[in-house]
Amino acid sequence: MSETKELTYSDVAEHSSKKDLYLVVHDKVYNATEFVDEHPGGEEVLMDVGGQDATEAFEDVGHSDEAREILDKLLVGDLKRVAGDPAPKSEPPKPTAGTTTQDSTGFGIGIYALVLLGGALAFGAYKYLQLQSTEQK
Ligand code: HEM
Repeated sequence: MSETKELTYSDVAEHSSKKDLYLVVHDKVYNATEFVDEHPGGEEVLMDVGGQDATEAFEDVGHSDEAREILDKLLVGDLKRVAGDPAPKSEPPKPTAGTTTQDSTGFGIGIYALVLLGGALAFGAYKYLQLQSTEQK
């Protein structure tokens, strides 16, 4: 008689080498050790998720029913989540920084240039008027 084994995430994490490879798919634990060399998608991708939650990676590929049957045969037990474990199949956190970068110095330099230009114009106008008035004499 086989009873359902319960493994925590840290139990699974201990099996992350090619010779001893567990992975989690939909909160169930699978022993992929025997299957690594046979995987049509290559051993590398399985090693990448060894000892971790592979749900997203597995589903992203759109594996066939045959792949799911193989998965069933590799079942070890259920994943028992405890506090502090990574969230199940979590979305990567969205970056919030970097979108509101504003160049505040650009505005400052603009004002500076405007004042200088205004000063230069005023000086030019002053000189022009001075010239006009000396010519009239
Ligand atoms: C123990 C878990 C897994 C099993 C039993 C499994 C099984 C299979 C099987 C039978 C195929 C052939 C196509 C199909 O029937 O869908 C396949 C293809 C593939 N698998 Fe997996 N797979 C597993 C995990 C993964 C993971 C975690 C990834 C990560 C990305 C992955 C990536 C791929 C890719 C990319 C292919 C396509 C290969 C190709 O068409 O050239 N597999 N897998």
